[in-house]
Amino acid sequence: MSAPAAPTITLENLTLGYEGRDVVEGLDGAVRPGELLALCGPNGGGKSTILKAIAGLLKPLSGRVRIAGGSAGEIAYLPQSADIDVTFPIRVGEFVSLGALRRRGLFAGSNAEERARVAAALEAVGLSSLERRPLGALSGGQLQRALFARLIVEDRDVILLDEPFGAIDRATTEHLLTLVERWHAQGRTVIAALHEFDLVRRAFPTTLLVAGRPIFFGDTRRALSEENLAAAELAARKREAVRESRAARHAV
Ligand SMILES: Nc1ncnc2c1ncn2[C@@H]1O[C@H](COP(=O)(O)OP(=O)(O)OP(=O)(O)O)[C@@H](O)[C@H]1O
Repeated sequence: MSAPAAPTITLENLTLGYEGRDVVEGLDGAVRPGELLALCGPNGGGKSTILKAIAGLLKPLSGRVRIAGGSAGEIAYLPQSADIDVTFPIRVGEFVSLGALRRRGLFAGSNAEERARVAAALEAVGLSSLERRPLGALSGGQLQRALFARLIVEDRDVILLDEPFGAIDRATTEHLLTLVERWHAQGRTVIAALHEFDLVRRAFPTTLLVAGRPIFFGDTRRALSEENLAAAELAARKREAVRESRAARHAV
């Protein structure tokens, strides 16, 4: 693997949304190179939206995401597994090797070094024996392992994970968490949207708690205090009430 040189990611007075309507506003702050950051908050609070904006997949309504220094722009993004099309006819090993394609481009070709990289990635996630199985025939936990193997092959300095441990068992979660910790130890920046507060408290030093607006950005223990979690719930309920009353006004 290359020596990581992660960039600094700065959120500057950022408002994000869809079709002109904001879903998360007033985001400010910097994610330092090598940070291990959790995005937490109620459903609909804006976690996935923030990841999409950092990945460059969603244009801000206002403000900006600045990615500067290091290998700026070299970002790996793992969407929620519900957004991944597993009907595409491809074997597990081929799917994992797509990580190289994303990194090196379509015509780079596959050489012995790349094949060894894929084999090592499959080994690291415990999927070596399933290399030739069709992707669509994997269980949810196995698919998540395959996605992590693809990230290993992709070898980026910034890795964005959207609910990487949703609907997978404890053993798989612990296994994949060791990979996240390894990426962190290698100096990569990892930002993950997560609902498992115990896991976040244990493994993620910093947290952005978000509920349509930032509630707290900093030390995880302080971010996930009872007071901040209650503030996040309240902010989410208020936003929901505003949305419902807007919808009711439109209906009349
Ligand atoms: N493509 C879209 N078009 C319109 N609205 C969207 C779109 N994607 C998300 N939203 C809305 O934006 C808001 C924030 O969604 P987002 O998925 O970022 O929240 P989240 O914090 O990741 O939620 P969850 O914990 O449920 O995954 C929600 O109200 C959602 O309905």
